[in-house]
Amino acid sequence: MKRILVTGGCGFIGSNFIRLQLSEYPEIEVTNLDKLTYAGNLENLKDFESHSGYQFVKGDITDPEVVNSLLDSVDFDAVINFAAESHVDRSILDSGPFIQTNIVGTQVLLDAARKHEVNRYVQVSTDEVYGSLGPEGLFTEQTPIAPNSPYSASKAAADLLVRSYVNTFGFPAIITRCSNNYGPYQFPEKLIPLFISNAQEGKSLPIYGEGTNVRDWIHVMDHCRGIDAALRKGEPGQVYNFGGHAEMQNIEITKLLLKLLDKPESLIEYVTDRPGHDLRYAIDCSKAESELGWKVETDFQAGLKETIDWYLENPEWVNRIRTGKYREYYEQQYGTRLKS
Ligand SMILES: Cc1cn([C@H]2C[C@H](O)[C@@H](COP(=O)(O)OP(=O)(O)O[C@H]3O[C@H](C)C(=O)[C@H](O)[C@H]3O)O2)c(=O)[nH]c1=O
Repeated sequence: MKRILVTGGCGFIGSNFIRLQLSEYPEIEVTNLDKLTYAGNLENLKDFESHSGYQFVKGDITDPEVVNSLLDSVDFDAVINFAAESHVDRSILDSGPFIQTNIVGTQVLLDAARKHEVNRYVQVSTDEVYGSLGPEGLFTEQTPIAPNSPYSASKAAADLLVRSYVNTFGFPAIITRCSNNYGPYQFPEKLIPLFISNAQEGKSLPIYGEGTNVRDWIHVMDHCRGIDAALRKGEPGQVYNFGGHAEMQNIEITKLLLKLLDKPESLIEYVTDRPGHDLRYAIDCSKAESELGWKVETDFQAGLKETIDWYLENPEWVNRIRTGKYREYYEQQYGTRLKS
C-alpha cells in the first residue's frame, strides 16, 4: 500500500485519516482530492502541507474528467472515499447536494477506479443507513438497510452501488459503517462542537425534542484506525461496522459537556424536534474486532475532555467558521427554533 487516493481529505474524518497515514507509514504517498465545500478546510492539514508524501488536488468527485485524469497520472493502490455531504439537518433543508456528491460522486469514483484497475476501494459509510433502533438491540452488518433521512438515504444508495460493483464486476470494494464521531476538526454544526462553541459564547444549546435520542460516540482516531485496518486487512466485498461502545442520550452528553466546561445547565433550550429524528443508533462491532483485530482505544470521558481542550485551544479555527457563511445556515436552522 504505497500510493493512496483519499477523497474529501479536508473534512473532519478524512483529514484525521490522512494525519494517521502520514504519521504511521513513512513510505506512504497520499493524494487528497477535495472540492473544498463549506466543510472542507485546508487549515485541517496545515501542518502536513509541505510533507513530501502529501499532495492536495482541488476537485469534485462528481466530475469524471477530474477523477479520470488524476487516476491516469498516478497509479494508486487504493481509493478511500470520504467525500460526502454529511449533515442530516442540511439534507432536510436541501437534499440536492447530498444526491450529487454522495451518490453520483460514488458512481463516478467507482467507474474510474474500475477502469484503472485499482486494487482496493473503501467506501466510508455510516450506521445511519440501518435506520433507527428501539431501546434494545444493535445494528450488525446483516441488519437490513432502512434509511430515514435524505442524508442516510443518499449514503445507503451509495453503499448499494458499491455492493452492485462488487457483485457485478468483482470490484474489490469494502464498505465501513461507523457510529457518531467526535474529536478535533469536526465542523461546528454537529452536536458536540456546536454545543462547546455555543456554551463558550454563552448561547443556548438547542436540544431537539426531549433529548432522549441515543447516539453511540466514537473518537475519530478510533474510527480512522478502523478504516485503516479494513483497507489493509479487510476482505473485498465485506462490510465492517465500527462503534465506540459509548451510548448516551443527547441530554446526558449535553449535561456532561456543560459540566466539563463549567457552564450552567440553564443554557439548555429544548427546541422543535428534527423531522424523522432517528431514536437510537447502537452498533455491534464484533466482526471488525475479530476479523480485523481492531478495538476502541479511547476512553470516552478522556476523549471528550481532550476534544473540549482542542476547541478551547483553537478559537481562531472555530471563529473563522462561525463568523463566516455558516452564520446564514445557523440562522436558517435555528432562527425560528430558539427563543434566545
Ligand atoms: C446539531 C444538533 C443535533 N441534535 C441531536 C440530533 C442527534 O440525535 C444528535 C447528534 O446530532 P448530529 O447532527 O451531531 O449527528 P447525527 O444526526 O446523529 O449524524 C452524525 O452521525 C452519523 C453516524 C453520520 O453519519 C452523520 O454524518 C453525522 O452527522 O444530537 C440536537 O439535539 N441539537 C442540535 O443542534
